[in-house]
Amino acid sequence: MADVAVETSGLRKTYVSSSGVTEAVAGLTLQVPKGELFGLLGPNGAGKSTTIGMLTTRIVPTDGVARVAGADVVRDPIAVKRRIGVVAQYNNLDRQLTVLENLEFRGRYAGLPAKEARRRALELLERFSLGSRAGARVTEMSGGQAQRVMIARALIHRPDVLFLDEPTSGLDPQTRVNLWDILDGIRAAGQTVVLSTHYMEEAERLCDRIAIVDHGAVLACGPLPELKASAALETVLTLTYDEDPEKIVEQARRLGGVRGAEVSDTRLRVLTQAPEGILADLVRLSQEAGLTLTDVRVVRPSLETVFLTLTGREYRE
Ligand SMILES: Nc1ncnc2c1ncn2[C@@H]1O[C@H](COP(=O)(O)OP(=O)(O)OP(=O)(O)O)[C@@H](O)[C@H]1O
Repeated sequence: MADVAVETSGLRKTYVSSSGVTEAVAGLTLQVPKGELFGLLGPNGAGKSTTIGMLTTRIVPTDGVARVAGADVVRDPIAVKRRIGVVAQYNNLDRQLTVLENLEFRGRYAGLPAKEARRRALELLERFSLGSRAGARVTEMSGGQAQRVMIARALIHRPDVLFLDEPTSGLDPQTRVNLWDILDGIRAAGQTVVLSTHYMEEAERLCDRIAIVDHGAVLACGPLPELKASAALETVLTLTYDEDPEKIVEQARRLGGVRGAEVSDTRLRVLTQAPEGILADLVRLSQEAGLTLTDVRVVRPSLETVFLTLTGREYRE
């Protein structure tokens, strides 16, 4: 399948330790066509890093198959490594080297002739607005700059697939937005990209398709508009009280236009397609029951409501 950049079938990783058995990835099946920016979205511990680890040959799967750029990650890891670029979750630049040297060395390691490695390194630094920092030590870089250097380094040998594990984790909001622009540019140039993220907003902003993962399994996969359409397009109203609102949950469920209502602790969560009218009804019900509202949250149909509908749990970044 020449047009498929990444495909997995029943991919699994089980860790066994003294504290028990963890199914970090529990039978993952997905396909990423060439040229796509594909996102693995899930909360901490969902199995994203383990998945990226297996696709980049750092972690050996317990079971299942994965092919990246046409090569099998278990049978032919060397071919896979040659065809991919990887941006790790943490800064793993060589601190002994300058920015330019970090790129050049990686280029040479990937088999580029010295002149070509330098030309390509300078071109990438220019492209990522780091031209003036070529001679700087990596220890002098800010978090955002270091991330850009790591991306440039991962692209030096023109990989078929670029992997990024939580690329904007820990960056301030402005730096995150700058990095999104860079990733947009990389995608526009036709590069296949697979990234993991626990930021809904990031997946929503960047990805052609998203796999929502939790407990090592894909809950849903597709373009965001499709995911939104497949989960009912409900708005989620969350009303918080100073006590348990159990006494009004049945009445809330019976309101016309309410698709579901449930209580957790002091919160009442209501799914509806007619949020404005229902909110007024809920406020009235609360007053009649003598309940004091302390907070009201309205989440319109989004990736967040898709997650809520699929898992029944609120998404915690
Ligand atoms: N080497 C290991 N040994 C035992 N358990 C592990 C190991 N690596 C990961 N796990 C467990 O596997 C599960 C998935 O972890 P993973 O790091 O893949 O999740 P993640 O979605 O990338 O989360 P994070 O954003 O926190 O990195 C977690 O429960 C984690 O504790």
